[in-house]
Amino acid sequence: MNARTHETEGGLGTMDGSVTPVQETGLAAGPIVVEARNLRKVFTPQDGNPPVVAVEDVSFQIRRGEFTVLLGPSGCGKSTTLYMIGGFEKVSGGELMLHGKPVAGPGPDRGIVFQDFVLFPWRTVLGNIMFGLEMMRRFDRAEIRARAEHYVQHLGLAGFENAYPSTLSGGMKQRIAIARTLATEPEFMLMDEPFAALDAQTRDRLIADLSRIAGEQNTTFVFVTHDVREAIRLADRIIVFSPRPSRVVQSIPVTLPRPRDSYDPRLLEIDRELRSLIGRHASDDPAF
Ligand SMILES: Nc1ncnc2c1ncn2[C@@H]1O[C@H](COP(=O)(O)OP(=O)(O)OP(=O)(O)O)[C@@H](O)[C@H]1O
Repeated sequence: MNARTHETEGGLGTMDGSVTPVQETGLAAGPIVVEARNLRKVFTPQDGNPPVVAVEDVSFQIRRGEFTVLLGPSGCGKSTTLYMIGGFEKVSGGELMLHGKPVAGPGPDRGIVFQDFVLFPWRTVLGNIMFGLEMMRRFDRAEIRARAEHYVQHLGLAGFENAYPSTLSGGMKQRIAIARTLATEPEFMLMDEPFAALDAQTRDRLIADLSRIAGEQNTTFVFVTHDVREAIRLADRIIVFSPRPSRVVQSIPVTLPRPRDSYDPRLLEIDRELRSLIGRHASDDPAF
């Protein structure tokens, strides 16, 4: 057991659950910008089927500029939690605060990227990235183009500006979707399993690029995944959800320097500890 620390709901502790006075180090100590307290979400189907408790009792904090990963097995309510932060789903119980105020609905401060890249097939790569900026109605044509071109470079899309999405791979399409959202420079980037549908190599490259980008931006990232290795490569903090009924098992800082190599022994050690922690909150999901 190493001396790395994490926060539990009740305070700091080691991964075996014992309490330690050791303080966290190496994390961006920004103010708390999102706070969930006993958050709950119940879906009530219109067809008379019984209600679904998607989120049971979830509490966590997210700090400005941190890359936070919501990690948990399939169906534990990670996406629902992300959508509540985005203001796309209403909260059924508890509290969800953004800058100390209850989330009231969606806003331009929160950009979202889904697993299925929703691109406009009739627009080029540059046209797709310009779209979000056009919707903002804040910039003139020249500025929109300049900003979009910057994010073309930033996401490794140079040379493909005039290509149409249908001619590109899944990885390239997801790069466009990320560039389009980042170009509007939201305070929060909400990402719902954006790499889940990609092959291993493409995913690996996108994780590396996103990790680099996150290090360069002042954006607060909230990223949903059920992939332990992906979580460790990206996160400043991992919020581990239990299987349903969902709770936060632990909130764990990851202080490894970036870029992070999947085969770094320190990363493998965290991977081993995380899987052991998750194992204690048994799940039947083989991917988890
Ligand atoms: N609109 C909805 N109506 C009814 N039930 C829903 C709705 N959205 C989600 N659920 C249910 O809520 C639970 C949590 O779903 P959610 O998608 O948030 O989980 P998740 O942890 O993101 O899992 P996954 O990785 O499989 O998407 C699941 O049982 C799901 O079927």
